[in-house]
Amino acid sequence: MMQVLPIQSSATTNENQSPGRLVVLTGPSGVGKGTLMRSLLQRHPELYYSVSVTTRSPRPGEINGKNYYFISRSKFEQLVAQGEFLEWAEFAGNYYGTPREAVLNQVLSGKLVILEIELEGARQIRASFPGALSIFILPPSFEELEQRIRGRGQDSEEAIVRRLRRAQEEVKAADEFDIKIVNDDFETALKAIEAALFK
Ligand SMILES: Nc1ncnc2c1ncn2[C@@H]1O[C@H](COP(=O)(O)OP(=O)(O)OP(=O)(O)O)[C@@H](O)[C@H]1O
Ligand SMILES: Nc1nc2c(ncn2[C@@H]2O[C@H](COP(=O)(O)O)[C@@H](O)[C@H]2O)c(=O)[nH]1
Repeated sequence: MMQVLPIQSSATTNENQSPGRLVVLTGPSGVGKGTLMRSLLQRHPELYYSVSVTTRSPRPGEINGKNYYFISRSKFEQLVAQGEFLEWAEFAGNYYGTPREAVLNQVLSGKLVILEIELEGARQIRASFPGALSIFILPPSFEELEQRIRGRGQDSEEAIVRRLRRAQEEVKAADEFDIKIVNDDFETALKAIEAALFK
């Protein structure tokens, strides 16, 4: 049975609605989190995917407000100072953060909310919301992880090296999470996430 999110907030809850749930999906860059999320959202449009804020430059085809909210470092730092993030972290030279208000409102209105974020942010969420379900996605091997990041063809060589180096550290943290799923066969991994969310 999944735990109910113990949110403390000044926002009001609809008493007739069941409380929402918060789910954290993490794992190293290139493991397939985003691809899994897209399939999950297609199959379960009732899920709420939190669009993050980042200082990273948009990749070709990425749309502001859909993939991320792309902002400057100074604006991001201002939002941090204003307490606008539920969690935030610096990853591979850029800031990433989860907008606080939108996520809390969705959870309080009864939605199942998924955050697809890196390790430090996932740890912050687990500390703030012990009732959140946390899922760690593992690659079948580091060789395969490197092939996926390179095959994606969207990061500079420098960014790839940073992400792979960071991945070595991140996978060591997998045991901290409620559920570990190896994304080898895509459909199998997707079904394992669905089983965790909807059991
Ligand atoms: N099970 C799989 N088998 C083979 N390729 C996969 C699998 N899952 C995802 N991929 C591919 O791996 C690449 C990286 O996937 P994706 O961008 O979703 O990773 P990510 O974890 O979201 O990365 P980041 O954290 O950097 O955003 C993509 O080209 C995707 O199509
Ligand atoms: N802590 C957070 N991490 C986030 C957030 N949004 C995305 N991410 C993670 O950052 C890395 C890199 O993403 P990329 O799009 O540049 O490849 C990846 O692990 C994402 O899951 C966030 O709001 N907070």
